[in-house]
Amino acid sequence: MRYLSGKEAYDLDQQLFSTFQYSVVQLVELAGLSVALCINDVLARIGGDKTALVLCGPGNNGADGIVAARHLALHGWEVDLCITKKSSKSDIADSLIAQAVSCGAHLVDLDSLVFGDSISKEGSSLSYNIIVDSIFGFSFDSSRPLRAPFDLCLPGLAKASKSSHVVCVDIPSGWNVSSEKQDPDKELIVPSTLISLTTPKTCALGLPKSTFHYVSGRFIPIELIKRLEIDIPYEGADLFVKIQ
Ligand SMILES: NC(=O)C1=CN([C@@H]2O[C@H](COP(=O)(O)OP(=O)(O)OC[C@H]3O[C@@H](n4cnc5c(N)ncnc54)[C@H](O)[C@@H]3O)[C@@H](O)[C@H]2O)[C@@H](O)CC1
Repeated sequence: MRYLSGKEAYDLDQQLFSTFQYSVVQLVELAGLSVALCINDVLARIGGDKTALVLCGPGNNGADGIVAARHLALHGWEVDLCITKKSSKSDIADSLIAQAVSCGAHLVDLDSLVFGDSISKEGSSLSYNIIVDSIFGFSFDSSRPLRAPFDLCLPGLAKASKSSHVVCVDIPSGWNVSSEKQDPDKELIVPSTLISLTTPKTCALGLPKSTFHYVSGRFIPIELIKRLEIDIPYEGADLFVKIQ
């Protein structure tokens, strides 16, 4: 299995857009759908109810989460969708959010969430069976200081991840993407599940042994699969594979 650095993952992304002429909307749709399918597989393993909080960030990782929220809602989940911060550059987020809401996802404000051993909505004691971390992906720069709202919500999510099932999309938000070891002085998310998109990134080498690790995002052209030696052991027509 090939593990990519953040830079290699970014270059792969750019080639998909330029040489191979994929659009962002196509890729986030395929990525988000496969994330939702993985989460259904997680539920079959851990049990519990079909309740999820999907926390989304400003980039394409966040867009994957919005699409996943829509598909989960269509799969019968009670989904709360929280857009932690919208990018001023993003022209696709608004339509993806509208689609998710029209399919049954409920929008919640970050300010209305209470972070503790789990995450709940203000005034409610109900917690979520699954929390989806779709805040940052491979473009996260761990050398930059976190600003609001991430200075509060990432440590809050990290704390909750010790007792709640947190599913991270592509990268556990806040982790150094290109490093096998994370800074022990930082309070970081402990993923119960990681869904690596296209192929795992270097940071996935430092996952706890108990973490479920899926690979999904089955849209890499044959030429790139061969050149980058991205050999994912998918079976038949499956859109994801569990590798740990
Ligand atoms: N080629 C691929 O493999 C695909 C990648 N996709 C997704 O796209 C993601 C990458 O998306 P993007 O490149 O848009 O980037 P991200 O979604 O990882 O994050 C970009 C955003 O994070 C902010 N940011 C970075 N470091 C920060 C810090 N220290 N503090 C606060 N904000 C910070 C940036 O300003 C930017 O707004 C992947 O991880 C994956 O989830 C999928 O959408 C589809 C295809």
